[in-house]
Amino acid sequence: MMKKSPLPLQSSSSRRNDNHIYGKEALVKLLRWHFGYADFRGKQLDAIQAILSGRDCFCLMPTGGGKSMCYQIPALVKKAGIVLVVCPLIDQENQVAALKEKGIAAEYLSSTQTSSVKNKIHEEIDSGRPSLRLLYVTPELIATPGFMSKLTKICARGLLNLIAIDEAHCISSWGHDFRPSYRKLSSLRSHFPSVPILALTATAAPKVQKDVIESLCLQDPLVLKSSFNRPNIYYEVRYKDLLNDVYSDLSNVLKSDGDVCAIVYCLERTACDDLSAHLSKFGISSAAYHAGLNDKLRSSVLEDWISSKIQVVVATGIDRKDVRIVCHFNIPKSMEAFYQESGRAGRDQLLSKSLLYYGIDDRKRMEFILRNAEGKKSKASNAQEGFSKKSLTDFHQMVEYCESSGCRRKKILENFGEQVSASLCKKSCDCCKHPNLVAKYLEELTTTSVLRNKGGSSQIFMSSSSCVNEGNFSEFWNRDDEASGSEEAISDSDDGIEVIRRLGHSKLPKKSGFNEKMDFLQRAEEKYYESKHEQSNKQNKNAVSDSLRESSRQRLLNAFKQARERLGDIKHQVETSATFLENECYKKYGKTGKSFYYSQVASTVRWLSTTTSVELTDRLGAIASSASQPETSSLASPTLDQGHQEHTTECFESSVVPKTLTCASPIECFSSPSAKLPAIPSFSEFINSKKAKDKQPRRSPGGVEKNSEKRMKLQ
Ligand SMILES: Nc1ncnc2c1ncn2[C@@H]1O[C@H](COP(=O)(O)OP(=O)(O)OP(=O)(O)O)[C@@H](O)[C@H]1O
Ligand SMILES: [Mg+2]
Repeated sequence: MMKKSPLPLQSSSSRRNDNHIYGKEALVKLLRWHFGYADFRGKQLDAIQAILSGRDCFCLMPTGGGKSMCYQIPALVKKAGIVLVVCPLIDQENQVAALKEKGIAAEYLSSTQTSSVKNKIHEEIDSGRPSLRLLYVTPELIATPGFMSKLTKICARGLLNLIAIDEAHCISSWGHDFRPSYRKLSSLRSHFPSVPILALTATAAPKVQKDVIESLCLQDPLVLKSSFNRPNIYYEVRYKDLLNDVYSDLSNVLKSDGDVCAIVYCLERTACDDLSAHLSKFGISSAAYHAGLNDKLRSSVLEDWISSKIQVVVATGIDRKDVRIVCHFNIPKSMEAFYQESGRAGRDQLLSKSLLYYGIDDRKRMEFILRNAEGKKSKASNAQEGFSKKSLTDFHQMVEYCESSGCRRKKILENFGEQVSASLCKKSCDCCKHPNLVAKYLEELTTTSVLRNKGGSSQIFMSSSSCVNEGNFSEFWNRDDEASGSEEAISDSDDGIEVIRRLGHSKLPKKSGFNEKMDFLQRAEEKYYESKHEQSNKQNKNAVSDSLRESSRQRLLNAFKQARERLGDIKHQVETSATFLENECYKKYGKTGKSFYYSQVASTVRWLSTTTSVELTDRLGAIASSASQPETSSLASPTLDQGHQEHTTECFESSVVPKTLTCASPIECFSSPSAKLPAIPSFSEFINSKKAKDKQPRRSPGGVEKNSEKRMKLQ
């Protein structure tokens, strides 16, 4: 590749605290010359100017936001000197190849290179005036005494312009990808006080940001943060347990979008190999790419993929800017990891898709791995315990992403501390685009899971999770969804008035006799209830069915059992408590529709997995008095906690309206003592019974007939 002639900016010094401000115009000129881009994106210019003025900088930009430009441009500004880039090996290979393509002198030093290549690079660095602009190294190399002394020499010659630490979250044990080798970078600030340090990450968790800045000892850094929204990515989750053949489903996705470039992430290397073989069977050109391959094979896979010889890579870490689909074949271990990996899609800003295949077994496997790690680490050191617990909490945020029916984009952004409205999504996630479908899948998934658990497995569908307390208990709630949910809530229209109103539109001959009028009224009433029935069928699509309530109660029951095993000393009875908790969920969101109800159940299950005995006793306090009662297996368990009483009152009230408007859960109506009251007949029932009685000889004047008339008036 031909070397592009340099276009350095005129600068007097490369020292820190140099107050020279590089103007936007000149920097844009450089950008256009070397990269062909019209202008800087987001906070790129701010970062570049801060660094060039000698200031430390912490730059938080979403995946694909253009972080590398923040150190690549400074490398091209100065006439001489090197920008040292510390980043994981996989990124080095990609970036160096891309820079060389553009004629920019960049190299990486790693154990994967032959010694002759390495020697050449060392010679270049040692030379009086290296033409090298960017040198990529791993954190492990920085830690070696030999390389440190080499860097010290370069710096002494005034040739170390900048130290950029990409993927800087790796330094934080709070991050999703902690690498102990990054810890060794802490000494860089004191070793090279005159060189600005730029830390870059796409990990937005505030704890991680703080940790990165402190661990790298950045001095008065300029902190730049951008929004994490990736508007060009459509987010979708598919449920493995509801698919007949997940491999063919994925193949169809990959085929239906044409021969687009895709990455499929798997949890393990063997899974990469296995999936790649499956995809090949379906006629999709794919290859596995992971650290388990030998260097030669890895390089050739990367080359084939970059040159579009193969469509799909099944990977544990890889990059290209026109990736259209990023698929997670297994649930990732945290939202941060998911965000970063899914963010590999659409780095060219064009429409792309993130598709996650969520499976109950995958979730259990990951939980097992994390719990095991937790066990081992807490044995080894108490200090690690918090860290390990955090991994489980992080993972459960990911579970929530998959199992909740609220906007996925909102969930991602909220996870990173950004409060946004779901309208931001503009229907670019499956939950916003097909809310009813997702709710249906989730319901099916719950049922599937309960059936599986009944089939012998001791585990439950959703256990686990983050600290959910009463205050933020409905973490799935969002006002936009609330509004849409309420549309489907049961209306309280006055049926009597509605029948009469409709009658007004019908024609009844003026000179009709009593019997004709009665027949007419009866037909009108039947017609009215027919249409009411159709209407309520429509509404019921989102209604919480009894079977959903029962399967939810089963889930809560399983979760409660696990909590009891975990905590040991719980006195509350399992059945009673599960019924109580289910009733609580139903009371809160039963009428809003199944999506919210479902989310609330999920949230309660997670709460059970982390709650303490005290919290549990507090919450179940309302049924403490009934703890001594024998357990009943029915959903209609007569544990009349306050919530339940409220319900039965509602049911009683609704029992005076016609049958089609009975309460959503008839079981509850019948569990109410007040349900023993005799049912009041509808108008038709009254007329029919009247007709039947007319045929019968009268027993007493005014007896039954009079009573019926009275009831009719009550209606
Ligand atoms: N100012 C710009 N205008 C247009 N495209 C740009 C600009 N800056 C960077 N890009 C392009 O955006 C893409 C993503 O850039 P880059 O790889 O630096 O992102 P990143 O923030 O490092 O993402 P990641 O977190 O995935 O590493 C690249 O193809 C890059 O060339
Ligand atoms: Mg990057």
